[in-house]
Amino acid sequence: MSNQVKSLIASFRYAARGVAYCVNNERNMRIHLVTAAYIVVFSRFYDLSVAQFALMICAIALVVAMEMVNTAVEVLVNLESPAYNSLARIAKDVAAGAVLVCAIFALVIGLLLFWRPAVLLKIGQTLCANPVWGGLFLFSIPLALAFIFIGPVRIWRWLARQKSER
Ligand SMILES: Nc1ncnc2c1ncn2[C@@H]1O[C@H](COP(=O)(O)OP(=O)(O)OP(=O)(O)O)[C@@H](O)[C@H]1O
Repeated sequence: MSNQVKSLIASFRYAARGVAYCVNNERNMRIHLVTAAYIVVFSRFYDLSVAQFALMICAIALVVAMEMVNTAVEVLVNLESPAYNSLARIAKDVAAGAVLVCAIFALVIGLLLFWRPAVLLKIGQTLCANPVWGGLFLFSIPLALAFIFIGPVRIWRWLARQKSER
């Protein structure tokens, strides 16, 4: 394999490591991912055009990517200025503000696309009438909460400990 290909593959690996770091260490990132997963699943109940679906995916990607930039700023600030510093505070506040701005715009896009009372009612009726869908939805809630508040690494370690104690 040529050095060019090796370095390309390595750059994807480093980027994937960055994504994994954020998922493992940033609760807000996990909130964005869980919200995005529910939105993508429930978007199937809507008759979205390709453009609307693309807009939804762009809004999700923007929030997730901005959360990652915010994490990078936080890590850099902690590295450079672990003690209190007013410039460090501004850098962190501005980076967090960028996430907030994206999240507010994503929420507006979500409301424009999905605020259809008739469809929301149909989703509720489907979940109540169909035991498989309803059961899956109810089952997903504690899983989603555990993913958000405990995190995949601690869940994985806990599972591994249970296995080794058996
Ligand atoms: N070194 C620092 N100097 C000055 N202010 C800081 C410093 N570190 C943090 N702050 C202030 O505390 C706030 C929270 O910082 P922190 O690093 O805990 O970010 P966070 O938003 O809580 O991170 P996370 O997204 O991981 O929960 C910052 O937005 C900033 O106002």
